[in-house]
Amino acid sequence: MLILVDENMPYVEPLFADLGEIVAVNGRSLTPEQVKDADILLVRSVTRVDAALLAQNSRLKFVGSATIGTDHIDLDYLASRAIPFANAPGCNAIAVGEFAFIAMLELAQRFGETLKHKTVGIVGAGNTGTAVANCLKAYGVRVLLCDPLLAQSGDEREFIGLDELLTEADVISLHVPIIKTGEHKTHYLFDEARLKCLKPGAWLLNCCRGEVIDNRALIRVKQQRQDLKLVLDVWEGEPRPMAELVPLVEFATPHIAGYSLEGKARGTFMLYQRLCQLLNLAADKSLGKLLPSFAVDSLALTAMPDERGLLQLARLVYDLRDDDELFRKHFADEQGFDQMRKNHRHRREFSALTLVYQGQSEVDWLFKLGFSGVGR
Ligand SMILES: NC(=O)C1=CN([C@@H]2O[C@H](COP(=O)(O)OP(=O)(O)OC[C@H]3O[C@@H](n4cnc5c(N)ncnc54)[C@H](O)[C@@H]3O)[C@@H](O)[C@H]2O)C=CC1
Ligand SMILES: O=C(O)C(=O)[C@H](O)COP(=O)(O)O
Repeated sequence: MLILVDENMPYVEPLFADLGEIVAVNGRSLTPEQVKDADILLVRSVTRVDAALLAQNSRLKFVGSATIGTDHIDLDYLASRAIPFANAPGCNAIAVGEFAFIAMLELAQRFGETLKHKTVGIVGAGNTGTAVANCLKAYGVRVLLCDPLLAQSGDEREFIGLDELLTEADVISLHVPIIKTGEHKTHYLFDEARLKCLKPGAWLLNCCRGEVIDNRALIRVKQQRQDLKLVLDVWEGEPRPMAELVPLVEFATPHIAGYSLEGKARGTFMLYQRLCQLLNLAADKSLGKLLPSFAVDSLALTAMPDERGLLQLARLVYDLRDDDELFRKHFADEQGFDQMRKNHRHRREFSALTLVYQGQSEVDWLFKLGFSGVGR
């Protein structure tokens, strides 16, 4: 069995080697010719899987995408050919949640403000939006949620409309899938009119899909409004972000909000589980055994961290400034965006860091945030 897999998918060998021959390929430039003889195709978000790509293949038994988003997959086409498909919902939600939370802590530090005193509006309260909300609530930040679809579906959390959120929120974090048409369209959800409605001094973070914000309008609005602070992990027109936009952004990264080692491993593992199920095989490998231990064995807390201390703890796990610096150096290089993603040094999630503490209750919030803990 030939298993064609994106070269940027970790842990493929230990999980899939028993199932067939693995061939790693560049997902961005994959051709129909390369796919022709594949039995299994495992992709990431950069591969458009559609009739054009699969035209020469008549033996494909499974397509898997180790991602949350499915906008790169022609699901109707796969269904029309009865090719089973799986993605990995939620695999990197914690990574995105922690990324957005850390970015907010960084902005607060950079501008001498306090995150804890802000109101954060989350647009899209699914897996990733909820993960950000969980971090913020653990830290005691007021959170507002906007998700008309979940509101209609009976989700018991409190939701507000987007216009109200724009009036109330000091910080807005975007977590919707890209939807191009219909009542809940998210393509250019943040167009020029909406961007102009952001509160004075607002922070806007985009960790979902670049085209949720009209990037040209963002350039125009930001040029008029120095007060706005931007964090962009995703860009209209990836892998070529608009060069004029980058200097206007406080923290700029190459679509790596979901790139924790745990998140990427979960993505590959979920596809392994689904394929085993399809092939009627026992999924006998374990995810826990794949992950290395964290560079810091454990850290003893001697005092309750304030916001600055919390940022220091977070930076021990992931220093966002490093990726921002790399991005500014390399985003305009030929292949720069993709090379940064390919060579990304996968960060760990908060849970990789064990905090040693005395006195349970005062530091409970750190464990709710995701850090691991042991008593002393
Ligand atoms: N930057 C990165 O590395 C990553 C980006 N993503 C992107 O983030 C997106 C969201 O991921 P998840 O939270 O896991 O998906 P999800 O499907 O769990 O949640 C998305 C939520 O958005 C809501 N929604 C849809 N249209 C909306 C609208 N017009 N207004 C408000 N809410 C709306 C849905 O009801 C849903 O609850 C993915 O589709 C993917 O495109 C996901 C993972 C990593
Ligand atoms: O899961 C998603 O959806 C994402 O956006 C991924 O984190 C993107 O990563 P790649 O699949 O492009 O490596």
